[in-house]
Amino acid sequence: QQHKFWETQPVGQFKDFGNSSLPEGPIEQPTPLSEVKQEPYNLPSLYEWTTCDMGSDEVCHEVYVLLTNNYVEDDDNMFRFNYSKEFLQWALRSPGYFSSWHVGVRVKASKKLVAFISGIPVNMRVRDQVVKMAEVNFLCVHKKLRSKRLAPVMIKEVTRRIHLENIWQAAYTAGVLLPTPLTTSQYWHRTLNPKKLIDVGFSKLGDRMTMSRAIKLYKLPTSTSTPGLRKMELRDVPAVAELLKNYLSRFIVAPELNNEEIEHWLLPRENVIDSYLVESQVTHEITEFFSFYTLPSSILHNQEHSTLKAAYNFYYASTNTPLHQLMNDALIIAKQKDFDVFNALDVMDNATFLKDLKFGQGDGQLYYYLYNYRLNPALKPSELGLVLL
Ligand SMILES: COc1cccc(CC(=N)NC(=O)c2cccnc2OC2CCNCC2)c1
Repeated sequence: QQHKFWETQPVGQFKDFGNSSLPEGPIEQPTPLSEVKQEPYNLPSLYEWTTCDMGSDEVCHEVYVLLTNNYVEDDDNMFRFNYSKEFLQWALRSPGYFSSWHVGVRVKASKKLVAFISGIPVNMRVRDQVVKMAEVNFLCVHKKLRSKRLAPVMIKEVTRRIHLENIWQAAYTAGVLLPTPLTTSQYWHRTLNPKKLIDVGFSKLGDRMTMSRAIKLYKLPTSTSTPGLRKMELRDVPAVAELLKNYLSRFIVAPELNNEEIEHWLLPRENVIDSYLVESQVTHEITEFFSFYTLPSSILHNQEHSTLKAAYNFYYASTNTPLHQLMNDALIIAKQKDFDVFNALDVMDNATFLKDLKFGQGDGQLYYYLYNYRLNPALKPSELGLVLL
């Protein structure tokens, strides 16, 4: 009964675990476009499909409200992701996006938006193959419609619309184990505001740790340490694109981002994405950069605080400065910007600095998945160069 849906999908199946005789690559071949189902899947009669135009402030607000009230919570149901409208427009309207991949479900009678799922196109390198994929994200069903088996039909419908654009693979993450992870990453948190994190129950004081000791332990310098560190600007796009391309080439799976995509994903946007780089003061060449995105969480049961201001490590590359020094500057900047916590997964080269920089391991895993692409064996997180929003 478990994974009833996923056993019908072209994904690595648990029964095939360890079967290294299965060929690496697409599990199913593409279907001729004329044979792709032309009409949407059936929904229960009270509901109808809608395409969400994220360029419309009104529709974007409806998606924002649905996610704010019904999207992912932590395991103890104390926090819920609270993506902002500006963040959702940034996340969903990336270069080459398809509005048809922004799929919603409305109640026919009231037109209320009660479910959502999205995809954006990405060129993903898997070993030496570059594969056009969709990154699927923001699957959300209203709390009142859970266990009506809506999620499988949402996934089938966005898959159908992705197939219509002649794309046959996808990448996605989940906090739950499904058939079959590309990699299993651990999440880590670096405390920036110990008092607030303890007050809201995000962190606990260890038995030998007083509040004043915690404040001292996590204290950071008020200014950064790397000479030549500055905010990224439009003129830096080609250099950052080259830096990231070279850095990501060391991972087995990583996106290939052209200049237009680098501009979209890394140019700073207030309360959405922050990017900094190091320009050598002698040669003026750009030798490293880092970035983090802004994803607040609603605090569900606390009188004093309603929002947790969290920064999430995004893409980076270093050639000259030690990574722990670069990332310590990222922490200092996040603290200057009044973030309460800095989150990271143990993907890319993050494991080399997490402990040094006083990150604590979170109590959960984030599983990465590929749709219709087999990779034997699963990757170590340090072999993955992919960060999803
Ligand atoms: C603190 O507020 C939370 C609100 C909801 C869920 C979680 C736990 C959690 N599931 N965290 C992560 O998935 C996570 C932890 C560290 C870094 N990135 C992460 O997820 C990113 C990437 C996947 N999509 C969500 C954001 C925490």
